Amino acid sequence: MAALKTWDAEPLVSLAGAGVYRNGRWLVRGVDFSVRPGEIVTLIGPNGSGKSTSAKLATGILRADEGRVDRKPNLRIGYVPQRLAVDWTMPLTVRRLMTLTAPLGADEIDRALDAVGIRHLAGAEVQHLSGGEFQRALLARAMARKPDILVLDEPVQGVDFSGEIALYDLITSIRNATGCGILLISHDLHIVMAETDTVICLNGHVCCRGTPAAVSSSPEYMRLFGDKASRTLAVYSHDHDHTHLPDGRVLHGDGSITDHCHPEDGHHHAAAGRHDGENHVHSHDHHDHAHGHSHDHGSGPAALTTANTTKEHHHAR
Ligand SMILES: Nc1ncnc2c1ncn2[C@@H]1O[C@H](COP(=O)(O)OP(=O)(O)OP(=O)(O)O)[C@@H](O)[C@H]1O
Repeated sequence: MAALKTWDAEPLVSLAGAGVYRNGRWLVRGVDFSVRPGEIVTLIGPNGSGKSTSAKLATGILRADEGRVDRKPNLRIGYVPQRLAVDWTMPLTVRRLMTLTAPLGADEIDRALDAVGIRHLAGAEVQHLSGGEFQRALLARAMARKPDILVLDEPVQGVDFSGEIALYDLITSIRNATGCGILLISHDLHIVMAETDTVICLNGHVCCRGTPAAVSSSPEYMRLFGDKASRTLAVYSHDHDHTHLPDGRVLHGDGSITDHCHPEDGHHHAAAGRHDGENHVHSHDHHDHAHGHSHDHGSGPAALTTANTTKEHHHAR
């Protein structure tokens, strides 16, 4: 895959020493990070550590009480929040959900739903969608704005493990096809996409940062999560170059969509990580053309290469 990171490009957004003060306390303080075009940055940290607050600083939903937040002029942001203020007792179709935040033409809606593989669900009621379909609808809505940066606050919530992998594949494909920057928040520390360029571990301040492999083996990360550390951060990696969309079509790594797999397509998924001390490998065929996908949880962070992490000196909360 061609390198998409444009390290020399100007950041789309950058936070420098940013802090938010509410009700007599600092929710976050001294937060530094930036997202460049094509870069995937993942925020992790315990509950209440300031991940959503930091993402809201980046998008401009919250203003910094100290420090700086700089955004590229006319930056277009696609935001998928952690929670939606939707009245779930009212019928709401996917098509209507798409237009709740911005006016979109019928063609734009179809194209956006098509790109995430749920065009066939345009008339379906949102209440009836599976967790993965719902997240795809939210992604489509955010992508319809043709954003420079996509901010995803826990994009895999309500999604099972194989759905999670499919969503991560889709996010990677979106990045590859559009070159947008991605700021991803992972609330459960369950899995960090291997495609993540930089993991920022928060605990009211930036605890440590680096590649997924580096953070998972850093002393600061271990200290923050204690003996759970080696069981919580699983780095998902794979050499799978295409994704099966819910409607049966195939989304390729270059962003193109076809009705069937190409003969030369790879067909292997692997997730490396440790979950609750278990070591197991399981495979499943869930396609009618007998694709074996295996998810390997066998190698924990200790098996990952150690790279440089940066320890952060910080303000106490
Ligand atoms: N508007 C607000 N006013 C006061 N406190 C707030 C506000 N928003 C968030 N907080 C508090 O700030 C802290 C950080 O919240 P935030 O939602 O950023 O955490 P998080 O890391 O995303 O947590 P989680 O993983 O539980 O979603 C929490 O203690 C939260 O209660």
